[in-house]
Amino acid sequence: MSKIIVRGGKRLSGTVRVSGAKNAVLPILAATLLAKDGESVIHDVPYLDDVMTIQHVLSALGGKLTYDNGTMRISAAQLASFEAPYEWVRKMRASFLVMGPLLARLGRARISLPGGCAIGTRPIDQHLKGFEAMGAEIALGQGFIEARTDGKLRGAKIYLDFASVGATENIMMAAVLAEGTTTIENAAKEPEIVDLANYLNAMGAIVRGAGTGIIRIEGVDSLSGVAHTVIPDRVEAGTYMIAAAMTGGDVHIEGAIGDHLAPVISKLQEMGVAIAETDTGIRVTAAKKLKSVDVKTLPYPGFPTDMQSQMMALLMISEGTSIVTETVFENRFMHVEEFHKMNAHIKVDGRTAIVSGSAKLTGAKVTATDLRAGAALVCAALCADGESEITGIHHVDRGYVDITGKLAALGADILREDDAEAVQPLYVKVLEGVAAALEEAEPAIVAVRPQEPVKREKELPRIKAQPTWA
Ligand SMILES: CC(=O)N[C@H]1[C@@H](OP(=O)(O)OP(=O)(O)OC[C@H]2O[C@@H](n3ccc(=O)[nH]c3=O)[C@H](O)[C@@H]2O)O[C@H](CO)[C@@H](O)[C@@H]1O
Ligand SMILES: C=C(OP(=O)(O)O)C(=O)O
Repeated sequence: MSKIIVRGGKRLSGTVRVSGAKNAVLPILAATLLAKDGESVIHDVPYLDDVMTIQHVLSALGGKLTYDNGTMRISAAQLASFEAPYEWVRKMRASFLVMGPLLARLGRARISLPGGCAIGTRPIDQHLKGFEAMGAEIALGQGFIEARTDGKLRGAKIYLDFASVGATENIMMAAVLAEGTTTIENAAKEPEIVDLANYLNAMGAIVRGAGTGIIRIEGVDSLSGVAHTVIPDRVEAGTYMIAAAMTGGDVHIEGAIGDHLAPVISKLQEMGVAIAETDTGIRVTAAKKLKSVDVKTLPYPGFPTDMQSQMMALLMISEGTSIVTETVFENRFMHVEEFHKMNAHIKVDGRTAIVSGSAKLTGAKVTATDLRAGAALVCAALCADGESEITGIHHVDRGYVDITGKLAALGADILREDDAEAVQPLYVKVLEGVAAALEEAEPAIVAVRPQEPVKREKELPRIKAQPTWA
């Protein structure tokens, strides 16, 4: 079983570079299916398990892909199938994001039902409501959802009951090739929605209002592949901000965008963490004693649910009592049980957790129950007394590029142990990819694990006089 081993107590300092955003790259890669001609060249594609999964989905649909040193090239001129295979969709919910592009391109899509994952039931009714409003017929059966249209989708006015990120993205991607205008009301406003809209517009789409609650899309006849660089991962950046704060550290997070992190920055500042914008990122400097604050997760620009567990880790060691309210997912407190093993004091009542601060954390054997829970356990272990062993790190691999290498470069006493079972399939996958590429003499999936430059600077960059978000 793979695990991360942390010996707590080391103060973090230096520079860490943020990778491309998982939640931006997944819809963008799905959107490459919309290009009838030309090659899509996507830069800053993070080497993550979720990216490998979507790569397999695109390939099964007929996309030709290569991935080298953070750049993925995709040609989707000839789509071979409208069915996203169960074996990949079951691994990752975001695979469902190919439904919009397939409907738009082929008028038909068949995708296995993305299972509810541990953080909540996560229905897809809002995606389907949007497709139906655009004239698609939806059928469910044998674990699959099938959507089809005779001819083109038609533009429609769609009101989302909840500002769902995935539904906004899927409907946007379906609407770009529809006949007429689509309006999405109560649309999600996340930075990843804006990144997707920018990519679609560069392909030739007409998407207006992304980043606000109303998005208007004028359908066009066809779209072409273009080059695009994915935005930096705000959740990864936020996680390193918390890690720095937990160790009383001084860390420059290169590539982090202050605007995207405004709610996290504001809460950390309330707690007493010094945060400043630099020319290339955000610098976080933390004193030993921090004050507790209350946190409520909300859709953007509210406090992100994807940062709730990491924030809770910091609140456990801050002075005072905090109330953490999770409003986005109904079951996103599973990390609490694991935190208890590290001597934290937290009471959960429904969607609220009461965190008693000033805990003296102790190292323990704990399990990551989901992606961000895993990152939060790593953060807690960094300041715990003694050694922690974190298992279940396949969750962490979905969303963090080389978390152990990046934290070690900042001075953490951390290492990863992969057992033969976990490592071997990776080599086998790469070798199979190379063999397939040679055999077909066409680009197949060739994954090369890129080395992210992990910088350790003696001198931290100078701080600008005024943070831009002030
Ligand atoms: C790949 C990706 O970008 N994942 C992010 C995306 O997930 P995802 O797109 O799945 O999240 P949504 O915004 O859709 O979900 C938010 C809430 O809406 C509910 N809902 C959603 C769709 C629907 O049709 N019906 C419905 O009831 C969900 O159950 C959940 O309670 O946004 C979440 C909320 O910021 C983040 O935590 C995830 O990291
Ligand atoms: C919940 C997350 O991702 P996903 O929607 O892919 O499960 C996350 O990134 O924290």
